[in-house]
Amino acid sequence: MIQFTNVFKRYENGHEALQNVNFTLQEGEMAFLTGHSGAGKSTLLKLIMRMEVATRGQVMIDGLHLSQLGKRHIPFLRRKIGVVFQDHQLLFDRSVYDNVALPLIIEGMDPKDIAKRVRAALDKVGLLSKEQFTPIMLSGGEQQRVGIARAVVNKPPILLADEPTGNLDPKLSAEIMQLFRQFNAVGVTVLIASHDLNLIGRMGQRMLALTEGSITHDGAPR
Ligand SMILES: Nc1ncnc2c1ncn2[C@@H]1O[C@H](COP(=O)(O)OP(=O)(O)OP(=O)(O)O)[C@@H](O)[C@H]1O
Repeated sequence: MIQFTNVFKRYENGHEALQNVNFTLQEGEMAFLTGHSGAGKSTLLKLIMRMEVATRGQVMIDGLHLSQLGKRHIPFLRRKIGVVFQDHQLLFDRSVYDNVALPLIIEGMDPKDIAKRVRAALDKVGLLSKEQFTPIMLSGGEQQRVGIARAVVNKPPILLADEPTGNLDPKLSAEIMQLFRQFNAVGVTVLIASHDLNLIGRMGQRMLALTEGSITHDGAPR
């Protein structure tokens, strides 16, 4: 589903953020991506979303060679990928419902289908009763759940998260991780960047570790 082959990424200022990265994440697999600050975690996620392009090597996502992907095909790739950010990037002047509906409105989906999809997504994250709240009325953990509902509302086969629990305490972090596990259990391929090694250890999933842009561990958590 996600395949990196000899991938290098050098930014325009000459900084080599990724060096010879090789790994494959099979369809339906779940893994964590860890490493020190500046190790290249966000860069790797950006290559998957085609927000950045590899300088050398090949990134393949669900059969698409990203280096050969024309600009007009990028939206097609992005629809396959749900993304959760640390700061969840919600619109604070809109309801929970509107925030989750946004990707479907952008896609031009029929409003009747939108309502069904939004409620199904909110139900999965346990927030159905709060659809008319604005994010400001929610706790940090609940806000992150809205971010997750928005990421999965169009049923992408891939879910990426960049430090999704960075602002949460250990108990809430564990709950959010259980949600990712539930999506993975129904077949979604999940890759989560995090530097919380305790949490990763408790999850017991495959761990990829980056050190200065190179993969230095791929396997059970250390
Ligand atoms: N657009 C850019 N131009 C130049 N250098 C960049 C750019 N984006 C990132 N970098 C550099 O590339 C390296 C990897 O950055 P990246 O954001 O991928 O690391 P990270 O592992 O996600 O770090 P953190 O945990 O702090 O978010 C860093 O040294 C960073 O300064």
